[in-house]
Amino acid sequence: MSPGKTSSAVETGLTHLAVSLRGVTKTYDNGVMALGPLDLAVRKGEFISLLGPSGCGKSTVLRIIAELSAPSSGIVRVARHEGEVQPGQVLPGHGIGFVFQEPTLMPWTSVRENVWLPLKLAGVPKADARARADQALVSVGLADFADSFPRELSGGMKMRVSLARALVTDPEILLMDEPFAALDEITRFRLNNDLLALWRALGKTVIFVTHSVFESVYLSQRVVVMTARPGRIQADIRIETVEPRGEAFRTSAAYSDYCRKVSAALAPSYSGQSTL
Ligand SMILES: Nc1ncnc2c1ncn2[C@@H]1O[C@H](COP(=O)(O)OP(=O)(O)OP(=O)(O)O)[C@@H](O)[C@H]1O
Repeated sequence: MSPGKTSSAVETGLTHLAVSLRGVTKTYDNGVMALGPLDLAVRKGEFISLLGPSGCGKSTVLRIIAELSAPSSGIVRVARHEGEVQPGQVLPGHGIGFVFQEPTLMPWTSVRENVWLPLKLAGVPKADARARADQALVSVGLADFADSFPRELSGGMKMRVSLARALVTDPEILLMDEPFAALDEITRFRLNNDLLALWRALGKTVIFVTHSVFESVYLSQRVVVMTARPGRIQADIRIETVEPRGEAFRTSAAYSDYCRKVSAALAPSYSGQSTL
């Protein structure tokens, strides 16, 4: 396969991996070298966090995986469902769900309609789509708010809607770009726990971008620390603890040790700034 191209699991023979990036670089049209070369392999069902200083290319990595942006060089492999998808057919494992920092909901329509949108765009019949949208809302704890409008929801609830919308197509891979950064700490902690519960229940591969050492250690099986721009991998730290994680982990000595370790790995990427 030629460098800079993405391909399906069929061509690449990905088996245990959901995502493989090899020697990936990205230089934007304005000459900004955002990435690389960067190598990253993510196993199916794994939860990893990408952590690094502002502008180091974390969002660029997600956009390349989602095929929203092409790499300048290198090889990108993403496990997808093989074969052609027919209109109305949303295949399990085919797609990628993307959750951004802003919930970006349509203000003029209901929560249900917002979650429904990706299925509508895929041409899924109305009855099926409605049932799936409602199921996605159940999974994020918003069953009672299907008929509400976004303006009636708190920031945390809007983020739950955004998460439901990303999950409604049952994607194999969930890409999350600082989804909880704008939320207060208590809401953020609650959403962290709910996200972990969903991840355990649904078995998705999650690639989570955050600026928070604490959040990355709490959520992830692996914290991947990036250098300053152009982003490369500075450290890849496995977080091993008793599962399922909960508040006991957040207050444990092991958690503090991991936070210190990740923070130390991140320090060279910052010039004199605090990393916690
Ligand atoms: N479309 C674009 N055109 C030109 N430059 C871009 C574009 N998108 C991103 N960049 C630049 O590429 C670099 C990496 O951007 P990116 O958004 O991937 O970083 P990031 O690590 O996600 O940043 P942050 O943590 O602040 O969100 C930055 O210097 C940014 O200004």
